[in-house]
Amino acid sequence: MTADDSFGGVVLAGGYSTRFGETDKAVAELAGTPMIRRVAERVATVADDLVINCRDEQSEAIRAALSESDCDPRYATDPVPDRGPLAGIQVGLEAVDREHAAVVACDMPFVDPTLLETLHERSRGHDGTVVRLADGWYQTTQAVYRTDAMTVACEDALASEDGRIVAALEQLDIVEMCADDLEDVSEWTFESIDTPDALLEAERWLAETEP
Ligand SMILES: Nc1nc2c(ncn2[C@@H]2O[C@H](COP(=O)(O)OP(=O)(O)OP(=O)(O)O)[C@@H](O)[C@H]2O)c(=O)[nH]1
Repeated sequence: MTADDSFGGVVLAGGYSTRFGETDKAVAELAGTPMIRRVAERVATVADDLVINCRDEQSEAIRAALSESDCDPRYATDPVPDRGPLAGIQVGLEAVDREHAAVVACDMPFVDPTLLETLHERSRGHDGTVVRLADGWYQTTQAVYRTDAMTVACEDALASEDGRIVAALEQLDIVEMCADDLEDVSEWTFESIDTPDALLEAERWLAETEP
């Protein structure tokens, strides 16, 4: 593997989990394992430089949730909280020491590392690769971006008070992949666990699929 084959990873965890209730979903347990640990460990199987983006007040609980994990991430905390996922992507990517990085939300515990490798592969010579789902939605929080270009695009979008992630993407040379073209990728990869009901459904699914 050459240096160019490696890419970084950012786990986004700075949100307030309002739909989840009182608990921070990042550290909520899914079948006994904190969600952020599931995500971080999956990302770390393919990414070389792992960064957790969160708020200062979350970092103690997140460090505890990852304490028994093999992955040893760095932390990039939001200087200003509650500026949305776009700001989290900017802060996380700024800390990554690789040309490209996978960005994954902490509430996507089934993220498929094979997909991240494919997205990185497609991103060579481009500013990133994003999957477009059948309903037209861009899966921007499970995507690969060129770190410097996306950081600048995030800053520009935030400066113009357009906090949409797609506002940043519009400035960039992004490869679009169609969800139908994804081969050998887990159908649960994009499942995001935003509510307690979604957590229960995911636990049921795990119980059915894991021996
Ligand atoms: N750094 C940072 N990350 C955020 C922010 N808002 C959302 N995120 C992250 O972006 C991803 C998608 O967030 P959402 O699920 O849409 O929002 P959330 O705030 O986590 O949850 P809800 O309050 O229930 O909408 C998650 O990984 C969040 O941690 C923010 O203001 N700052």
